[in-house]
Amino acid sequence: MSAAPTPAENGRRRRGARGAQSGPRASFRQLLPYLFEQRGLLGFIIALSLVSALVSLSQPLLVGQVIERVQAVEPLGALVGVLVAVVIIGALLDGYQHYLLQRMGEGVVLRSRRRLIAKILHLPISEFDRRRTGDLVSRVGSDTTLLRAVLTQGLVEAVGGALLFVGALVGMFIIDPVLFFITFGIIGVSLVVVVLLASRIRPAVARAQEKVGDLAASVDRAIGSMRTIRAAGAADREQAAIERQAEEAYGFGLKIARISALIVPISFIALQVSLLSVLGFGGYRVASGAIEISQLVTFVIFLFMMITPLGQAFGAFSAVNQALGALGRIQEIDGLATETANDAELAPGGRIVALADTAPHAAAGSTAAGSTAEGDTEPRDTAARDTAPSTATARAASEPAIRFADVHFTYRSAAPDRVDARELVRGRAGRAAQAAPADIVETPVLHGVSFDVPRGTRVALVGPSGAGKSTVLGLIERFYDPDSGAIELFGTDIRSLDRAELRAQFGYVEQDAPVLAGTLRENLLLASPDASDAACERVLRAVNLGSLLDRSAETAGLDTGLDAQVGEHGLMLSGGEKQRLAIARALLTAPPILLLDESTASLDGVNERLMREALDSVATGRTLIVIAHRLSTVVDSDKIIVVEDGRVLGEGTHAELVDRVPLYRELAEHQLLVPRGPDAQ
Ligand SMILES: Nc1ncnc2c1ncn2[C@@H]1O[C@H](COP(=O)(O)OP(=O)(O)OP(=O)(O)O)[C@@H](O)[C@H]1O
Repeated sequence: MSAAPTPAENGRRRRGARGAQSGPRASFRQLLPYLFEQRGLLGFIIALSLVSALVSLSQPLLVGQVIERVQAVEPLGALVGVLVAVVIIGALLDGYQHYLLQRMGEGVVLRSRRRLIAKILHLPISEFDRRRTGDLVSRVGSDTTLLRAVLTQGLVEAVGGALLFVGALVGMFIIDPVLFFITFGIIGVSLVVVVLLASRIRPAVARAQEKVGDLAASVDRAIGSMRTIRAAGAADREQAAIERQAEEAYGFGLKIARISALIVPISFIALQVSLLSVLGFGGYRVASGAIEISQLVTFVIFLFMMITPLGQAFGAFSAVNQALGALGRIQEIDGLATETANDAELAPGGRIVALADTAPHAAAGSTAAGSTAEGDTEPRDTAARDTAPSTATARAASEPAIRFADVHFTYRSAAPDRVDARELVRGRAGRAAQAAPADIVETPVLHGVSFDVPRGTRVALVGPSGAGKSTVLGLIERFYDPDSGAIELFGTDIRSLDRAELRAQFGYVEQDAPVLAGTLRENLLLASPDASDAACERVLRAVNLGSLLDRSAETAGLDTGLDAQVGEHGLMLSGGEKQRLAIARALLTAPPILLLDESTASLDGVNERLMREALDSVATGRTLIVIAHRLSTVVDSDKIIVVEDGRVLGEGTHAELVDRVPLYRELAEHQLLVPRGPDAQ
């Protein structure tokens, strides 16, 4: 074991200030892959909009010809029919293009949501320590929808619009260069103003979306702790804090609205002024004989035609700016590394080892698994069991199920999000998040932990709250990797194993035993979707939950048996029942090793007995590591490991530890398992 850290080392350390938070920004280039993902459809829409632009450009020319023939008192012939047909075809093309654009936009939203969800569900656990659920939810829900706008009112229309714009410009220039320069001068000035304004939208959108993320996180937090909040009489304070965040989002929304609102009148004024100028100067030019009346009419129609794509371009510019703000937030998550299946660089010799090659690891656990509660459910690693023993496996057979060798571990998490949550109730959420540097907080937790868990035994970890017991289980599951030292499974360093294969060896029951909203069956099938009803019922009875299956419709609600609902977060179950349901879920996979982080709560006398019986029934022939808060549930363990402040103080049986380890004796005395010593109060 290493030298003891100083008290300062033992506490949380801040490191690596990244400066004040600023919202993530994406560049235009990063938007292109989203467009090109549906390049076939994109190409078709662009081609369609080009055809539509050509059809539109032909309209003023046809109108000019109609006027000339009327002036010359010539028969119109089929010209009017052609003009009507062109107008109808143009309108139909526009409608179809609109539908395709919406479809493409929805496709982009779907793809980016899929990608985000896939990413979020595979992020390393440490990412969830520093991110808030609601914020992640809002990135999947609302940021992705902003991407759609960029396509529907944005980029693609702009391509067809550009042709229309250029075509109209050329037409106007050819008809009358003088009139053209007057018109274009006026429009050019307003164009510059609009571009300057629109560039201010992007940061405002990023901030607005951030605020919506904060808001979603706070609502999620409040709803998730509704009972505590009500019991604490804090509902009004939470409401006020959340309303403040809603108001901040509203503030940024208003800012965007103000900028967008300025763009509309500027465009309108540009149109009016240029139209009036064209009519004024154009009338003069017709009167002076410089141009014909039909040319002026054609010029005016081209002007209107040019204004439409110009309006689209303004819309596209602000839509693109909005989308880039949202895209920044999406890409922030997209850019995070996911948990890898394995880390060759971490494995000794850079080689990922198949567990089946190294150890008859399941021998102790899974052989017995068939004879225990799960009966007809087969362990996942049948192949491993069937492996013929080799020298390596013979050696591995003598290795313990789990070995910790001088393991040191530090949690590293980003500070501001946690600060944010605490500040929320004090009403300083926004300011705190802006002011606090995004430090990394380091919390050293394990300081040279070493112990063995022999296969087929029942081992308990005990110690005061915060000693690092749950962290030990988190490291075994490879939610985190140690700073130094090694953790071995059947003699193999777990870093050299495939993560999925490693985790398949364990049934893991968290301290807060999450129960998902839904039925008993849905909860059980989470890790073993193919398990039969008979297997589900067997594991439930093995953990003393037979009573849930036998409840009548009066107590269970409409559905009974495995179809009985458990309520949101298992609200319809007692704390002890939730914990045992989670154990049943873990058992269903027939894991050779069961990791059980016993709940600190819900262990009244009856539950404690039920839990002890459940443990006895599942322990047979399996390796069991139990974090125990009540010593009475683990006194008859093969081995008890006492942990304090991230160090192992001692290990042995209950009787040995009562004699040898003062902290253990103290815990046992407190829990009335041994008579209090003379100096005890
Ligand atoms: N994700 C995390 N990020 C940062 N620090 C953490 C994290 N999880 C736990 N800690 C800290 O690590 C220390 C050990 O926590 P751990 O949950 O392992 O203790 P424990 O012995 O299981 O406690 P308890 O008996 O109360 O469950 C505590 O100080 C805790 O605050």
